[in-house]
This record gives sequence, C-alpha cells and structure tokens, in this order.
Amino acid sequence: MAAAGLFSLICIAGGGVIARQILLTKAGEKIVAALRTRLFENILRQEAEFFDKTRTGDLVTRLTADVQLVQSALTTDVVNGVRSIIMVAGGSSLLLVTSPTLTAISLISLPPVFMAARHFGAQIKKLQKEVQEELGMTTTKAEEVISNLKTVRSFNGEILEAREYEEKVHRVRDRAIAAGIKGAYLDGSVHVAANAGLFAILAVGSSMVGVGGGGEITPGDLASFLMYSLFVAGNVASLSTLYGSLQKTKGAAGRIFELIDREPLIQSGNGELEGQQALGVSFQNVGFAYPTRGEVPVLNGVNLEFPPGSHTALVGSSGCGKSTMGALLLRLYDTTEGSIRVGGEDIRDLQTQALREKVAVVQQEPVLFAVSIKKNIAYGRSDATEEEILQAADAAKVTDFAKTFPEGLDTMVGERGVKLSGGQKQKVAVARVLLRQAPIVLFDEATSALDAESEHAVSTAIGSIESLYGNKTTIISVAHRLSTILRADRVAVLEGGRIVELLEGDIDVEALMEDPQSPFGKLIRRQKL
Ligand SMILES: Nc1ncnc2c1ncn2[C@@H]1O[C@H](COP(=O)(O)OP(=O)(O)OP(=O)(O)O)[C@@H](O)[C@H]1O
Repeated sequence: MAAAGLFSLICIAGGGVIARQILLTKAGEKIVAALRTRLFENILRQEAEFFDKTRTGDLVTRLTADVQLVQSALTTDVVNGVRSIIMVAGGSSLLLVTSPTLTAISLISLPPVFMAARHFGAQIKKLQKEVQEELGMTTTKAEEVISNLKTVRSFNGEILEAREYEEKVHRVRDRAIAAGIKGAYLDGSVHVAANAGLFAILAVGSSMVGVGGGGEITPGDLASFLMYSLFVAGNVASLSTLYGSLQKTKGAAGRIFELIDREPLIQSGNGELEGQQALGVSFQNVGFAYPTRGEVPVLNGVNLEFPPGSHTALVGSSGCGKSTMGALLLRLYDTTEGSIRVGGEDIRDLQTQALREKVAVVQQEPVLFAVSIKKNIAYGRSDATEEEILQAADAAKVTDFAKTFPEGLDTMVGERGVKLSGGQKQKVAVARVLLRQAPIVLFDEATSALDAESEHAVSTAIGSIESLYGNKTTIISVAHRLSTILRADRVAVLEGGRIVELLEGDIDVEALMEDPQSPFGKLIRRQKL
C-alpha cells in the first residue's frame, strides 16, 4: 500500500515536472517574441540621426543575445529562485522550532552574504553590459565583412579582417571571463560565510548540549539543527548564484528597455495632405548641419521654391548637399534653421507618414530587398494591381532585361540586389517609384548608372507616366550630366550651402559657359562637358 502510495506521488510529481516545463517554455517563448517585436518596432520608429550613431550589430545583438539572456532569467532563474526561497523559508522555520537561540546565532552569516552579493553583483552587472556591447561590435564586424566579401577579397583583406574579428571576439571573451570570475568570488564568499555559520552553531550548540548531555538541547536536536542548517546554507548558496545571474540579466535587460522606451527625436505632426494634386515644395531660409558633425554646416540659408508640376534640376559639385536637401524634404532629419513647406504646410506639422506618401525617391545607390524583381517593384505601393506593376516595369525598361532571365520578373535579386547590375538595380528602383504615383518625385542622380539610351527611355517613361497620373513636381539632383540637366525646365545651382543661381525657361548653355559671373557656367566649364 505504502509503495503504491509513494508511486502515485512520484507520478503526480512527474506530471508537475511536465506541466512546469510546458508552462515555462510557453512563457519564455512568449516573452522573447513580445520583447523582440516591441524592440524591433521601436527601432524602426527612430530618427536617421540614431542610425548614424548606432551600429547595426549592436541592434542585432539586442534583438538576439540580450533577449535570450532575459528569457532564461525570467524562466529558469526565477523558478529556481522561487524554489530556493521556499526551501530557505521552510528550513528556517524548522530551525526556529528546533532552537530559537541557535537560529539567532546562525543569522550572523547573513550580513557577509548580503555584502558579498552587493559588492560582486554590481561588478557582474557592469561587466555583463560590456560583454553585450562588445558582442554588438563583433556582430557589426561580421555583418560588414560577410556582406562586403567581394570588396574584402579584391583587396586581399581576409587575413586582416579575420584578425580584427579575432581581437573583438577576444574582448568579449575577456569581459565574460572577468564576469565569471566575479561570480566565482561571489559563490566562494557565500560558501565561506554560510559554513562559518555552521561552525558557530556547532561551537555554541555543543556547549548547549553540555558534557554527557542533559544541557539545554539534546544531541539529537543539535544533529537535526545542523542538518537543517546545511540544507538552508545550500539553498542560500544557490540563491547567490542566481543573484549573480540576475545581475547579468539586468545588464542585458537595461540595454533592451533603454531602446524600447526611447522616444524618437523627430516627432510626427498631425496634419494631413489630401488628394493627389501636384504639390509645391518650398525651402525657406534652410540651414542644416548633420547632428553627428554639428560644427560643419552643410546648408546655410537655402531659399528655393519648387512650384507644383515644375521640373527642377538641382545642380552642384559632389558633396555640396543635394542629397541632404532630399533627406530634409523627407524629414529624415529636422532643419537646424528655417523651414520646409509642402503644399503650403510646414513639414514639421504634417504626419511623417502622410508626408512620405507624397514624396517618391530614387536613391543614388538604390537598395533592393532579397525578393523577386516584381516584389521589389510592388514595394512602391502595397495596393498596386498586377497590371500596374507590369506597366511600371515596362516604362522603366525593367521588362527589357528581365525577359532575358529564365524566370523573368520573378527572378530573385539576391541580398541588396547583388544579382543585378548597377543599371538594372536603378531601373527596378525607378519602376518602384513610378508605381508609387507620388505627386513629388525626387531623383538623386537616378540616371548615373543608366546608359545614355536607357536614361532617355526612363525620362520619356517618366513623362508618359506623368501624362497618365497627372502632374508631378520633380526634383533631379545631378552633379554634371548636362543631358539630364537640360531636360528640366529650371536649374538651381547649389554652392557653399546656398542657392547661388536659378535659371528658368530656355537655358542657353553656350552663353552661360562664356559668362564668367555665372556659377552654372563655371560648373559646366569645370566639368568640361
Ligand atoms: N549622415 C551623415 N552624417 C554626417 N555627414 C554627412 C552625412 N551624410 C552626408 N554628410 C556630409 O554632408 C555633405 C553633403 O552631402 P550630400 O550627400 O548631401 O552631398 P551631394 O551634393 O548629394 O553629393 P554627391 O553629388 O556626391 O552625391 C558632405 O560633406 C557629406 O560628407
């Protein structure tokens, strides 16, 4: 009967183990999923300045390794901790019942335990934070080298890169070992303090038993007291190990929550831009310096109107701030001085999403995603029909080169579009923007990677799309390509951070080249075009 009863109890305990494992796994995985999602969503909300300052690897480490540490702490560590606390509480009550005097004496081991936990705990937390930061740098390095392996290889950089990676890995290792050593000191000190308590109990307890027995307590009581004390000391020791591990987690959790709680510096306004009509853009006394290089002004009192439906070429030498004007128009950064208006509204008063819906950009270095050509085009507008996608692909001459691939528009382009040529990538980016049908179109030297014939085809396509979808305000920023400049009906010259010349109507290039006062003439002469 007793054996059967015991077996039933074991079965119930087994069921408890199963339930605990299942519940812990569920809780842990749900915590990880929720943390990752919230973290990722908040990373995406951050302003461009944040990404100028933060390394990608650091963010990836927060999403992976840091979250993983928190998961194990919140499941395994917390459960073990609760169990040890119950054991310590239960064991202590037994101690109290057996001998209140000896229990009071055993308490002398507690202050050193707390002191050790405080002292080493703080150091472990700091070191673990450093481990996670160094891990972030290691991830950044690996990601940079692997995604640019062709460049690394062409410069015979493999050995150098492997050595740099090794150095970073060693820094992670050294910090992790240092944290482990502090943990070991914590465990060791707790062990000594807890066992010193046992010695005190033995010394005082034996005198309480008295020579030959007959004292305050029986030898049996002392033996039980010592056994309970060992049990309590063992659980206090495992609590200290858990405390060390919780301190590690605090380092990682701090990094996660600092980012989950971070409010982006660029806050969206509430205004909306209704309708699909052409919108004008106006730069009013705009001054700007990149926050990471605050002492170097890039723009300085830029005044420029882009009337609705106008086609403006923004011309200026390399690095003069043309792309920066585009970034400001998209409100990736806020102007340091002055304001930018779209459709008469200050862009700081508009919802950032509403603003970006109205501006389509072909970037200087177009970025494609690791999906098919067609999906990359469809990224331009989520509700576009198949027909519209094909129309955009045709207009930007994507169909011409895609039909030479066995899978046509369904060809996968590889990570960042590595399986396409520079010009092909740019054509896909143009198709994506054509599909977007935004009233303001920004070409950041979009035609630089296109050959003359494709460039002509693309600009004609833009014209035809325009006649299909209505007038667009286009801004083409271009360093020197005269054929592109002349296709615009206005030319604005950017120099020294301000607009120094605005040409409208028929542009007589020959005369301007002769004119020593004309910045545009000077620019063209310098470029020898
Ligand atoms: N994220 C950034 N952080 C700090 N400085 C930057 C950043 N982006 C650009 N700059 C600096 O701002 C200046 C203007 O750059 P911008 O890209 O606007 O030039 P650009 O006229 O478009 O040049 P290009 O014709 O060569 O593309 C440059 O001196 C550049 O080094």
